[in-house]
Amino acid sequence: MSLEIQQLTGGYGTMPVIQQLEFTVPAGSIVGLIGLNGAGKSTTIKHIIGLLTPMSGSIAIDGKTLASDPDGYRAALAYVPETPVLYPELTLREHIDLTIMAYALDRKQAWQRAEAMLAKFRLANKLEWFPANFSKGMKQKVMIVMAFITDAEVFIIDEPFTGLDPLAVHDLLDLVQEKRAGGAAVLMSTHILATAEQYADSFVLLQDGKVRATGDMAALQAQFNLPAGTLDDIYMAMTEAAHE
Ligand SMILES: Nc1ncnc2c1ncn2[C@@H]1O[C@H](COP(=O)(O)OP(=O)(O)OP(=O)(O)O)[C@@H](O)[C@H]1O
Repeated sequence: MSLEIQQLTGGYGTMPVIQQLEFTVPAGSIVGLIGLNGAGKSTTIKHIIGLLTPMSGSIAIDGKTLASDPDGYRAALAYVPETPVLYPELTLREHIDLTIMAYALDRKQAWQRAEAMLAKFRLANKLEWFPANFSKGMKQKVMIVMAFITDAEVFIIDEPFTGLDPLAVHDLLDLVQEKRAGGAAVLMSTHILATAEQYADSFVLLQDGKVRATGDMAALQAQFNLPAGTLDDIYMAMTEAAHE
């Protein structure tokens, strides 16, 4: 399944923060949503997950929108937020059970997946712990496990590279690549350009709430006339061009 954003304009009040965004996250690919602080990455994601309603334009997963098929849309989508959100009164085990219920997953299969990931993230012996006892990185890992045990076809991962240690980033990227190999569409927002360049198949470059460029490295290098340019070089060139 692919995620398709068409002519999306939206924001918080009446003033649009993102304008006329247009991009696709194809099945079986990782797309990096790239932008500096305030570019509109989180606002875009809030629209995709349904926390904000578009002022105009559409967001669809294989033709399903939140308005036309809310259950189908939500079941197809898994989200890892930048800031972990856990229930203080539920243990780690209960969080996983809650995800299994919410996504109507096969319990045995989901727990098998969860146990493998919990072992990877060194959380396997903390199933009875409450969120208050977890570090921020541990909370983020719990959110990752909850997202990755689902059968979602579209994964939205907001700024995955800042709160996690290098080993955990590596483990997360392994999980993302497994999902891509299984045909999932993955949108990862970040301002850590070197890591994005290494792992994403293509990029959406956001600036001031607008898509300034899209494509894989070769397309972006050609567009900005930087044949050996890194994503960092390209982003800088784009920023300078916008201020000329
Ligand atoms: N709750 C809000 N109410 C009003 N404006 C907001 C709100 N959250 C963000 N904005 C504004 O929307 C714009 C885009 O912010 P957004 O959080 O989407 O950027 P971002 O690319 O995710 O940045 P960062 O990398 O810092 O997380 C900014 O100008 C910001 O001030």
